[in-house]
Amino acid sequence: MRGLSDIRTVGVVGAGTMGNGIAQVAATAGYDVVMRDIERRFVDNGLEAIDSSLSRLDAKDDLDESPDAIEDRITGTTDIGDLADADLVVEAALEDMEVKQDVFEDLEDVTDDDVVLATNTSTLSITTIASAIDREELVVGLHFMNPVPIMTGVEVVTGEKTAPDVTDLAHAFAEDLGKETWESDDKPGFVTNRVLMPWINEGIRAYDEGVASKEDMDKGMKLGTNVPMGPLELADHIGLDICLDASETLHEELGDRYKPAYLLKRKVAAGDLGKKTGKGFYEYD
Ligand SMILES: NC(=O)c1ccc[n+]([C@@H]2O[C@H](COP(=O)([O-])OP(=O)(O)OC[C@H]3O[C@@H](n4cnc5c(N)ncnc54)[C@H](O)[C@@H]3O)[C@@H](O)[C@H]2O)c1
Repeated sequence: MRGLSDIRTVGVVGAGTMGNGIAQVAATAGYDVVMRDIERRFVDNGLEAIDSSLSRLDAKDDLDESPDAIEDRITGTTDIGDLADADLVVEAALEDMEVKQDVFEDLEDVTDDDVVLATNTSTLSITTIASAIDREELVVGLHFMNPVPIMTGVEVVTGEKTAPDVTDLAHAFAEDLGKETWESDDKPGFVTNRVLMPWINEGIRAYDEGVASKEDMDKGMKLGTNVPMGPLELADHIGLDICLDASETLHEELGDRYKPAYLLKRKVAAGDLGKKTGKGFYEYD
């Protein structure tokens, strides 16, 4: 297996909210990054998001290098074959088992046999993702939090077959990106989403049932429980489709107490996915 000191190039699959954030923090830490998405426009959106995030950090004097120097280490591509030189890959494509298993099959083909393949899945089983390939012991969950450049925590998730030194590498790599880690067994939702998703869904249901306006739902939870965002604004921030996918997985695995809120399903059906589409529970520029 390739250890931390062997890692020069990090592959990132998916250039969306999480993928571009992971690419940014890896490049900021000095790694060369190849970020792959399925269409050029998604790659370009990801590169633009990195550019504006780095400019904001630079304006606050939070970078050791210029944004240009960091961005020079990032290559965007639509060709999975460009991940051939990756020493570690983090997958951050859609929260869909079939998509992830297809991606892992491709990654097994294009990368060297000793390369660790990590997934940023929020709720899907690491063990089931890994079962699609032969390199099961080199698959691990590396669950970054959103927004990746700002949030300091990363959840390391161990699958049934994950080798102990792969788990150790996942912790060490995240720490090298300036993050703090904790570990979860491969159980639905891990530590964070198992507790967060029912909280978000209950906030949506309470709003839908007229308990309070959306502003007061969020204000009540922020001021009343000392969290930085209320459930509706946090759901917009995460992406309502991502919340629904996560809730459906938890519902399927853990039963009715995890049932997704009706209004969450309706908003996703309407294409109002939160911040990333400009509209969710709130509107964004
Ligand atoms: N949004 C969050 O707050 C959050 C937090 C932690 C983990 N996650 C997880 O991270 C993953 C990505 O979530 P996101 O919010 O970035 O989603 P997103 O919708 O913003 O981005 C997903 C990207 O993956 C791309 N994609 C789809 N199939 C692909 C493939 N075969 N190869 C390469 N790219 C592909 C899509 O085109 C899209 O650009 C999901 O598994 C999600 O559960 C999300």
